[in-house]
Amino acid sequence: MEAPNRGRRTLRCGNAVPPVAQDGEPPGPKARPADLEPQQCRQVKGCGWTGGLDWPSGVPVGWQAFLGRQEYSEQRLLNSFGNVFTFISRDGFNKIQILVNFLNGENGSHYVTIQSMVKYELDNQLVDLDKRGSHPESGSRTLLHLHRTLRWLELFFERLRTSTEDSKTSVMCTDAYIESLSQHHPLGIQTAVRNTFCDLPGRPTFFEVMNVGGAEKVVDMLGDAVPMISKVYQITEDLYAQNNLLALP
Ligand SMILES: CCCCCCCCCCCCC/C=C/[C@@H](O)[C@H](COP(=O)(O)O)NC(=O)CCCCCCCCCCCCCCC
Repeated sequence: MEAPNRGRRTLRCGNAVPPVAQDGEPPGPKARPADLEPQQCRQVKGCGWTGGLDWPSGVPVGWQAFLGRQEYSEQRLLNSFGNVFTFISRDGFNKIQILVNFLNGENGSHYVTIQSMVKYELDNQLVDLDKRGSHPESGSRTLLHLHRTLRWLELFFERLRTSTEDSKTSVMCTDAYIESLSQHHPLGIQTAVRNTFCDLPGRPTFFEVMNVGGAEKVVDMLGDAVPMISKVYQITEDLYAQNNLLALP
């Protein structure tokens, strides 16, 4: 679908030279997917990321892998790009935490798959369907926001995978955002997010922070990741479409 604001690209950064990249090393501790505990790696591998359906045991952990686990003060991939990313990672963490809390709560057994979660919440009128009401943080709504972000990630990773040495991460990131998530954000958030992308380090530093290896290895990893992300995205998209949940308030 074409983004409604495609013509408005005034904040697009052609040249992302962030303060963090000046000495070739972003400040702060690095958060690396490679640093996951073995158990977390197994969870990520054995969960929705490979097309399975038991997302809560894996998807939140998968997101934590990108965000750098739960602790704000600990390593965080996003914050290794600079503190301006805190507002993004905090929202992501909050949403993951909502889902984890459901999973660990007294009705946790209903939250073991996305299908059972959606069914349980709909059957028990636990979702605000038309306007915000008494269930502003339902699991279904919370996952929808992460799901939309996953589409951004898929588009961004695909751009990164096919990028060249002189490609700008900020431009790739912004283009992916315009094509996906921005359509669901009010203008104020769009402006803040797009400004934040201007602070992303250049491609070499970005690859380094990913800690996968050289550029070839990064491209290989992205080649594996993108189809998995697409698959997970499609499973959720279909489920939400079947249940008319794609436009939850
Ligand atoms: C390359 C790293 C750049 C990170 C870019 C993240 C892109 C997503 C931008 C999200 C903007 C978040 C701003 C807040 C939005 C909220 O208004 C909005 C609605 O929330 P509410 O109605 O419940 O209050 N929330 C959302 O749309 C959900 C946002 C979820 C953010 C999760 C961020 C995860 C980022 C993962 C990065 C992985 C990078 C991997 C690189 C190797």
